[in-house]
Amino acid sequence: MTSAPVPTPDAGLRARTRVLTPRAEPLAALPGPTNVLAWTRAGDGVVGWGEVARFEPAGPGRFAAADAWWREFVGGVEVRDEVGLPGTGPLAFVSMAFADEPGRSVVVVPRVVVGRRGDTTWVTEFDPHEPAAPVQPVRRPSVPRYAEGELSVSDYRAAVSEAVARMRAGAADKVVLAHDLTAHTDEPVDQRFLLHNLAARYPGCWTFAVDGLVGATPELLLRRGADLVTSRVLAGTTWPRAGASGDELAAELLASRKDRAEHEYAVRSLAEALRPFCAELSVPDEPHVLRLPNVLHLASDVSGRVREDASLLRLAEAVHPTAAVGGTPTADALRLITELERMDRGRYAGPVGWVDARGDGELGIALRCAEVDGAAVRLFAGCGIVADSDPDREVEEAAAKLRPIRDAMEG
Ligand SMILES: C=C(O[C@@H]1C=C(C(=O)O)C=C[C@H]1O)C(=O)O
Repeated sequence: MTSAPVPTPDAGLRARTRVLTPRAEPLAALPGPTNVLAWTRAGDGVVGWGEVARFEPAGPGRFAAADAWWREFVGGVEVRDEVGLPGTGPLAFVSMAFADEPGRSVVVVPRVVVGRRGDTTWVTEFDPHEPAAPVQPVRRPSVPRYAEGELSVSDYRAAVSEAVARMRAGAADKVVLAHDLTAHTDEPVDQRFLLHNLAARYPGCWTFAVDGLVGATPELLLRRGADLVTSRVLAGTTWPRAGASGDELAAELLASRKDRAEHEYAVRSLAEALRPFCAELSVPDEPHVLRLPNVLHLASDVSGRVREDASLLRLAEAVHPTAAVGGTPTADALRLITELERMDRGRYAGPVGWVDARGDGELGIALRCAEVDGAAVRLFAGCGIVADSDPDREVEEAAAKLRPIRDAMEG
């Protein structure tokens, strides 16, 4: 794997997309255990490896900086796209820090991308081609040893209690608080092992890996394709328990005033931030229930027609952080997060996904994920807190949200 500085346009970069036969599963094409790039759902999506260029913006201007850098980069690429589908041509994988400070965001342009959409599989390669890397077998990690993270479970419970007290006193309407957990294995984790397990168990989620952040998120922050923008907003959660059927849990969730309020804040924050960019915006009146193996969520699919010439990254700048991962009002909630969470979220709960040369692409919210750094792994989960939240239930909810990545590590 190589890492290169931004090439100047006259460096003569060329990228070619061509059809690959036979039809293949992108995740199976990943040749090595690290430097893995992926965004797939139910067998479709894109994976990448090798590195033509990378950019690491930080601070409140990180989205604008990433957007400008990427435009300049693709402006200097001679593109030959023989497929012409969303995701073909040169693309960059993106993973943005949750917070303005501290935080490191990453934009990576892979040398090779393999993608699939329905019956079409393609490869995009930059010149000069690397010799085809032999696919190394996927390695199962040793049984992980878990330890408390920067915010222990008991401190998380205390932070939730404090947030409830503050919100009863009017400090905010909703705040999303998260905590972390660490895991260690004997040898560096093969990120593909996590991806394969997540994709198999959560086919309705977007399975992703960008610069060591690996997960399967059920929440689509934004997809932009031509002038159409869509989003799947989630907030309001329950989880399976003995004696309750899926239908009963779903009915309870739809009837829960607390969960409906949490959900309403999240939908409103997304819609209000997106509306100035849209000629039309369609927001469902009622949420539906998204059922996953570990949790059930209230979900709303929002869609609109973009009026302005705003790229996916600029739209993401406008909507991040939604109340699904920040809170309401945003500024008050972010202050509470800094004060009560007392940990660096890194890229957890930030936008993650890919962008193409047209400024289109897909960005999810990086949830149900972990930062993999060799044999050290940091897992994250959070919950929306409102004035009538019960701290014990929020601790349980966070544990349910850690399940996907824990199970993926444990195989
Ligand atoms: C913050 C997380 O999830 C978010 C919070 C939810 C909630 O509080 O009900 C539901 C889905 C996500 O928007 C997480 O998984 O870490």
